[in-house]
Amino acid sequence: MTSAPIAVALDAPDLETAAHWASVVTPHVSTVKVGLELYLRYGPEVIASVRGASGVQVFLDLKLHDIPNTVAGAARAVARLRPAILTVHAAGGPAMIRAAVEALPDTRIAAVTVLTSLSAADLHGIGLEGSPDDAVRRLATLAVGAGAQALVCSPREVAAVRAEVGPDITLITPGVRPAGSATQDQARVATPERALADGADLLVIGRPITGAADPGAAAAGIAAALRRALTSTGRDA
Ligand SMILES: O=c1ccn([C@@H]2O[C@H](COP(=O)(O)O)[C@@H](O)[C@H]2O)c(=O)[nH]1
Repeated sequence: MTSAPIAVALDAPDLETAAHWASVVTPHVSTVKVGLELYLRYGPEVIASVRGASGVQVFLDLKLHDIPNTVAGAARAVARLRPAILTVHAAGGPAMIRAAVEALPDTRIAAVTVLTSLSAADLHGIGLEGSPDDAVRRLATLAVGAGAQALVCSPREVAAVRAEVGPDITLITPGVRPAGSATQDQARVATPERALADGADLLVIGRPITGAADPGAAAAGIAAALRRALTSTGRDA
């Protein structure tokens, strides 16, 4: 049985908890995601702890955003950790994205378009006119033109982004909530089944799994629902 295209966000307060979550979800999911909370607290050692013996794919979600030279240096600094995916902010511009891509040829550079926590009103508040959909598509096109092999967007925009960038770019969607789950600080959300049907390749799911009484069972349940959805649409399960 292949593991489900889910990256579990290991946003844990300590290394033991993160390693425990990783060990119980890795039988069911393809990827674990290390973000700022864990990486800034523990540094590079966190990667080996969550990768464990399973060799699960590690997604390093550092959302780099700086001048091109600094981002290239930061990307080179994590090369020895062999992340499968590293994030940068698309708003850093094409030269910055290209610098990351060239610095880390063996890692998929994923450009974050518009954070899934931002609503249309939030975008207006920071001076970005137009809908989130427009901003996401604009940044997606820019990032792919600069060499990004993957994009991060919400499941609400994933169909439009897929239509814009074609089949070869990996589309990653946080803001995924099983039906009936709390949205918490996420503004643009959809269910796992919807995200997949609309063209997402990898679903980022954190608290609906890690906040469950049994994170392993929660991951297994969402993975099984996704497999059913994939089978019913004739995609690989
Ligand atoms: O636009 C973005 C980019 C990254 N994230 C990250 O994904 C997870 C989501 O966790 P949940 O608990 O499922 O909300 C988290 O690590 C974020 O840093 C995002 O949410 N939105």
